[in-house]
Amino acid sequence: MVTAAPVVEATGITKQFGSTVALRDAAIRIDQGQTHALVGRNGAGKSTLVSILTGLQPPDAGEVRFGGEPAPRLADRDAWRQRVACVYQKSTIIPELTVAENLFLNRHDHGRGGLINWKTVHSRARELLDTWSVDVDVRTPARELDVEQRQFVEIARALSFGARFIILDEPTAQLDAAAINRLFARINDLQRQGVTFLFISHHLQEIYGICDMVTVFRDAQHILTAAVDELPRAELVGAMTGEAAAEVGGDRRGPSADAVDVLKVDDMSLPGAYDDVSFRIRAGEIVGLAGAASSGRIEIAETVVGLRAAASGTVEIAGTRPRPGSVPAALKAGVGFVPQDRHHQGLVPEMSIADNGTLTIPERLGPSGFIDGRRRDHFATTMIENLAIKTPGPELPVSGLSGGNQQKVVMARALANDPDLLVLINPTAGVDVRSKEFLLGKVEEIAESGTGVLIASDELDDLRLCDRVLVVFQGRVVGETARGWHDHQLVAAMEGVDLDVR
Ligand SMILES: Nc1ncnc2c1ncn2[C@@H]1O[C@H](COP(=O)(O)OP(=O)(O)OP(=O)(O)O)[C@@H](O)[C@H]1O
Repeated sequence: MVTAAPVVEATGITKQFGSTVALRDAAIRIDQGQTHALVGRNGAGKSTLVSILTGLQPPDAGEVRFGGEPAPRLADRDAWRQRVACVYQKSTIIPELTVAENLFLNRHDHGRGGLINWKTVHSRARELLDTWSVDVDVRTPARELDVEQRQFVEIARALSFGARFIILDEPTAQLDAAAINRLFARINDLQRQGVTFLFISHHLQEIYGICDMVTVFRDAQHILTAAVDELPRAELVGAMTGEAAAEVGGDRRGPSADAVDVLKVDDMSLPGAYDDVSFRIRAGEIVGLAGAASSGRIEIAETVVGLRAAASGTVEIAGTRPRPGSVPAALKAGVGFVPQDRHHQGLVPEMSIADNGTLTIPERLGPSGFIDGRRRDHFATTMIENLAIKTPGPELPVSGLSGGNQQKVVMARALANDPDLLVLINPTAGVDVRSKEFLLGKVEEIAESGTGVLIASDELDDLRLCDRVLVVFQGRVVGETARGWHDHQLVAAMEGVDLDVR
C-alpha cells in the first residue's frame, strides 16, 4: 500500500522565548483530508506551533515538511500561502477595504498603463466566493462583515492561494450556536473536497463533534495523537492536565434570605440594543444573562459597568447610582468587571502582569499618587498564585502570556478591589477546560463571600453555576430559569424558541 506523505509534518520542534520554553522537541503529523484537533491547556504551546507551521517565525530546532517536501524559506511568503493559512480569532483582513480588495490585495492584474481593472477584480472575487459558496457581496466594506462572514472570506482567500491546509484558531469563540453549526457544515463540505484542517479549540464537545484525530500538547511537549472516537473524554482531559479528571459539581448555598440588593436595574432601554430591562441581584447571588451574540445581553452588562449609557432607566450599585456611561464611577460604586474584548478593553499588552493586575487599585498600593513597587509586586504574586497564572514572574509584559493566561489577569484585576458586584462578559472565552473550572470555582468562592455576580455569556458551562438565568432575546428579557435547567431548554430559549422557561 502506498501512503501519501502527510499534508504537514513537524518534528523535533523547539522554541524558546527568553527563559520560557514554549515548545520542547514537539511534533505533529496531519494527514490528507483530516480534521485534526490540537488541544492543550493555556500556555501549552499551541499558538507557538501555529506560528511555526505558518512560517511566521522559525523554530530554534526541528523541521517542518509539507507533502513530504521541506518548508519554504521564511521570506518566501507566496510559497507559504500556497501551502497553509490560519484563520485567527482576530481578523487579518483590512476593515477599510472592500471584500474584493481584501481578496486580491497585492495580486491585482494590472492592465495597460498599470491600471487596476476593477471590473475584473470584482468578477474574479465574485467567482471565487461562488466557488466556495460564500454568500457575501464583494463590494461590502470588510468592516461591515460579521465574524462568521469574515471567517468564510478568510477561508476562501486561503483556498484561492492554493492552500488546501487551513488552521482554525478557536474559530467558534465569537459565534453563536446557529453560526457554529453553519461553520461546521462548511468544514465538513470542504473536508469532502479534500481540504485538511487543524482545529484549535477548548471546547471538547466541538472536538468530538467534527474532528477525526486529536493531538494533545502539554507543557511544551507532544503528549499523544489519537483517533477521536477511540479516546474517551476523561482520558483526553487527563492527557491535557496530566492528572485524572476531577468531578465537577457540589451544590452552592446561594444567597442568604436577608441578602441586600447589590444591583438594581430598572426600566433600562437603549434603542437598537435592549428594551425595558429590569432585574435585581442580591449579595451572594450569581445571575446569568443568557442569549445569542446579538441578543443585547452584552450591551446590558456593559451598561451596568459604565462602558455604555442607557437612553432611559436606572442602574443602582450597592445603594448608589453611578454616573451613567462612566467606568470609573461604576468601579467606585463597587463594580469589578471582565470585559468582552480583552484585547481592546481589558489589558495594556506592553505593561507587566503586575501593573495590569493592579491598574484599578492604585490607592491600595501607596499614599495618593505613589505606587510602592514592592507592595504592587507582592499583590501581583499573590494574584498569580491565586489564579494559577502560568508565568516566570509578575514583571513579564502580558503580551508574553498565552491567551487563556491573559484572561486570568483580567479576572484577577476584576477581583482586586473586592467588588460588591462582579460583572463577567464571556469570562471563559479562550480558557482551557481545567482553568475554566478553576475560574468558575473562584466566581463561586467570591459569591460565597457576599459579592453579587452577573455573568453575560452564551456558554452553558458559565451559566450552570448561576442561581438564576435571565434569557435575553432581541433586546428583551423573555424568560427566567432557576438552577437545574436542561441544556436543550436553555439553548432553545436563547434561540428564541419558547420552551416555557419562566
Ligand atoms: N512572544 C513571546 N514572548 C514570551 N513568551 C512567549 C511569547 N509567545 C509565547 N510565549 C510563552 O510560550 C508559552 C506557550 O504559549 P502559547 O501562546 O503557544 O500557548 P497556547 O497553548 O497557545 O495557549 P492558549 O490556549 O492560552 O492560547 C507560554 O508560556 C507563553 O507565555
